[in-house]
Amino acid sequence: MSTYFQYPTPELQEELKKIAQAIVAPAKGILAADESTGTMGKRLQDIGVENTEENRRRYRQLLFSSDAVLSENISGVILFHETLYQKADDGTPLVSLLEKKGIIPGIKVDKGVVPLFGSEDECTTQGLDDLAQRCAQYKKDGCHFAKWRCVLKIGRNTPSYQAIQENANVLARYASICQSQRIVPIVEPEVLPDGEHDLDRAQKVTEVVLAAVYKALNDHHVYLEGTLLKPNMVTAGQSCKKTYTPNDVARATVTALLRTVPAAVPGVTFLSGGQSEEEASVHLNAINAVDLKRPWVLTFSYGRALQASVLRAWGGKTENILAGQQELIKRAKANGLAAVGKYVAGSIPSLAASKSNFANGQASLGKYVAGSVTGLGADAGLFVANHAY
Ligand SMILES: O=P(O)(O)OC[C@H]1O[C@](O)(COP(=O)(O)O)[C@@H](O)[C@@H]1O
Repeated sequence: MSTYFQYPTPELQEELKKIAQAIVAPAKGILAADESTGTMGKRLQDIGVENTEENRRRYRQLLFSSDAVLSENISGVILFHETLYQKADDGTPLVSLLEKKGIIPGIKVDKGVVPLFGSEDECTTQGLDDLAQRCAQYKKDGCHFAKWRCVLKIGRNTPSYQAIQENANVLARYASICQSQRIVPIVEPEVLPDGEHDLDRAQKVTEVVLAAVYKALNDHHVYLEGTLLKPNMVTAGQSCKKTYTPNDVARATVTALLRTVPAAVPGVTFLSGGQSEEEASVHLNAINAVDLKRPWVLTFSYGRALQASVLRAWGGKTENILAGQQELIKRAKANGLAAVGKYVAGSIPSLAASKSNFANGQASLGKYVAGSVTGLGADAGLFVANHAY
C-alpha cells in the first residue's frame, strides 16, 4: 500500500480554513434554505401555498431580505440550485441580498437519495458524476461552501455495514472534489430519529457512523481544517418510551463527537432533524453548557427549526412578509445565544416554537408524497412527550 499523497497548496488550505472558520464564528450558524422542490412543496402545503417556482422565489426573497441584524447570528445560507439563479422583485439576484449583509452563500450539491438494492430499505446519495464542474461553476457564481446529505436509519439490522461504508465513502469523495474546487464541504451523515430506540442506541450508531466517515475522509486525504460536520444530535428515537433531559442529550452528543471527530475539524453545525424550534435551541444550548471537552465550535445549520414560525407567520401573504422576517430574526437570535451557551429556555417566544417538525422517515428521505401521511399532530405529541425538560 502506497502512502503517497499531496496536501492542498498552502494558499488553498488557507482559503478553505478561512471560509470554514467564518461560518462558525462565535454566536453564528447556518440557515439551511436548501429544501429540494419536493420538500419545499411539503412546507408550502402546510401553509396552504401552491408549490410553484414563483412562490418558492417569493419565500426565499422574504428570508434573504430580512433586516441586516440577521447577520449577527447567521453566517451562511445553504441554497438550492434554483434559488442561486433567481432574482428579487427589483431584479437583484437573491444571492446578492445575502452577500450585501456579509452572509456567505453555500449550495446543496447532492442529487438526493436512492435505494441500496437488496438492503433493508437503506439508501445512498447520488450526484458525484459532474460534481467538479458544478462546483467550479458554483464558486464562480458566489458559493463558498457546499452541503451533501447522506441518510442512515436505525432498525434491528440497520444501519448495515454496506450502508455505513458506502455513505462514508461517498461523503469523502464529495468532500475531496469540493476542496479541489475551493469549496468548503459540509459533511452531513444524518442518522434519522425515526424509531423506538433509546438514547444509548442512538449514541452507539452515531459513533459507528462518524468513525467510518472520518476514516474515509482520512483515506481520501481530505483537509479536515477546511471542512465542517453537519450531524444529527444524539436523541432517542421519536417513538421511544423513555424520557431524557436536554443534559442527557448534550452528554450523549458531545461524548459521541469526542470519540470520533478529530479536533482538527473547526466546527460542527447540527441539523435540527424534526425537533421543534424551542427543542433545537434548548438542546444546542445544553450541548454548549455540558461539562465535557469541546475542541470544536458547536453550532447550528437548521432548516425546519429556523423556518417553522416564519412560514406560519407569512402564510403566503405579502402583508405578512415583515412578520415572517421577524420570526426568522428571533430564532436566529435564540440559536446564536445557544451556540455560546447563553440561551434561556422560553426567553424568545416565537409563533411555532413548540410545534414538532417531525414527519416521518419518508419525509426525511425526500420521498414524501403530498397528502400521503396524515396525523402529523399525533407524531408531534409523541415527540414532545418523549423529551422532558
Ligand atoms: O430532503 P431535502 O429536500 O434534501 O432536505 C433535507 C433538509 O435537511 C437538512 O439537511 C437539515 O434540515 P433540518 O434542520 O430541517 O433537519 C436541510 O439542509 C435540508 O433542507
